[in-house]
Amino acid sequence: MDYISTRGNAPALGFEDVTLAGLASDGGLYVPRDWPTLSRDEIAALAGKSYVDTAVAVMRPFVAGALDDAALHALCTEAYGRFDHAAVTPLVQLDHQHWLLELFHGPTLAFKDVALQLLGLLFERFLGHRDTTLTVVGATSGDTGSAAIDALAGRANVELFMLHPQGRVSDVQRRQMTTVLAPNVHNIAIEGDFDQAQAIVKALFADQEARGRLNLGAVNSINWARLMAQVVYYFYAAVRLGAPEQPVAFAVPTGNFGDVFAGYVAARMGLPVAKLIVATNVNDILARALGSGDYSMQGVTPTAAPSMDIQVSSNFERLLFDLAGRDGNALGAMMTTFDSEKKLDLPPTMVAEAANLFASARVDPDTMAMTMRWAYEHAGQVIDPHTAIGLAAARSFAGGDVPIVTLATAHPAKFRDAVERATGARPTLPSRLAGLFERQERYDTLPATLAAVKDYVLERS
Ligand SMILES: Cc1ncc(COP(=O)(O)O)c(C=O)c1O
Ligand SMILES: N[C@@H](CCOP(=O)(O)O)C(=O)O
Repeated sequence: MDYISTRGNAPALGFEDVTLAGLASDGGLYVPRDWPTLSRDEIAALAGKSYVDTAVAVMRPFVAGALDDAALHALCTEAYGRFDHAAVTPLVQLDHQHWLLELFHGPTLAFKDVALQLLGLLFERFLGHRDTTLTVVGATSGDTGSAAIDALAGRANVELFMLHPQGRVSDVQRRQMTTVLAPNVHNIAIEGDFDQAQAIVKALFADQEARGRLNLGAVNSINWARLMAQVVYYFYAAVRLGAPEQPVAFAVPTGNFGDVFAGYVAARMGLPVAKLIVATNVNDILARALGSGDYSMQGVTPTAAPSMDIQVSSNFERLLFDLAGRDGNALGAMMTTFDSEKKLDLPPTMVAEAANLFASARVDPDTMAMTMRWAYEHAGQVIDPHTAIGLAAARSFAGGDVPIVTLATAHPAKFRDAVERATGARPTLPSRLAGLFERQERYDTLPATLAAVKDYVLERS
């Protein structure tokens, strides 16, 4: 399997190189040259398989040429052995039509662990062949940061710089990052929002001096390996609900469009996905883009679901690439326009094609809170604000006979204040986070400029 850039002007890479490369040199994102498929029989054969065996079957085509089955199995066994549920990503039934797919049983209590636990091991394996240090620079709106830090803290040959928007993540999220004092972990609070932090990371990848002096790597979902690992749980859940005979819909709390893009990949691979419901909070650029083609930035509003306070969704570019007929030059021109004008009008043909698989919903704060209450009172489930946005969207699409799975992307204890305000129940911190509020914090604060971050990273690498 080799990987090509969405902007058509970077070298094609194999899986090992694409994992270490992060962003493509032309500013694009790497995608597989072709979408591999699993036949109906191969999907049916996943019934009853463990999470690890499912992961090997689903990821095998993507890692071909870099890892054999035994190596992939060993890595997945180690990565998912750190989850505290034997099913790794268990399904919980809410009513006759709705399920939650709990993705928060990993070390840092959010879905990011599913991919980042594996990515940490892939980095270790691939860097073991090379005499180099990988300088990983990432941006987080709250959850990628702690998951990446957990996966990479103390690892040889990796320095990790993680940018979070100052004051815009929950106290638990911030402390999960800043109380890790490993010497290779550098936390930076950016005086700006997540979009600015993510733009700085991308600008650093485009900076010739930085590229010349550093071997840059990525832990955000710009890294293909992140998305690949997230494809697995769509198969795992759908097969348990009757796929391939029974199509299944998924509602996905969405920010950077990575998680829902993994669902798109599952559909391209042959999983019968009835609908992918893109659920946003009031930062609703994706709901507008998919609903009417209005892909225009309107500034980021802080909400009680801070990890979704995003307007420039990296992975939307991967979908646009397919919708543009995989024409890298055409897509590159579209992204240049978006970067300069902060808006794009998507052609009606693209909107119509996307609508074959995607639906979208914008969920306001009252509906989010009401949905947290509904889950608590009617199904006995305490859910976090992000999951509530997904579930609210799922409930707005209910009807018909297709099971709808909402991705439960974070443990409610990460957002205790918002959950308590909505439900009256204050989630207790799981034992994994015991003592979090007594630990020493360490981080630096920087202005939201490429120059400040670049100097900081170069000085410490
Ligand atoms: C808890 C939670 N839910 C949902 C999302 C949105 O996921 P994505 O950025 O993959 O769209 C995030 C951030 O990525 C998150 O941390
Ligand atoms: N919501 C994310 C933002 C970064 O997304 P990623 O999937 O591209 O890493 C977060 O919690 O940091």
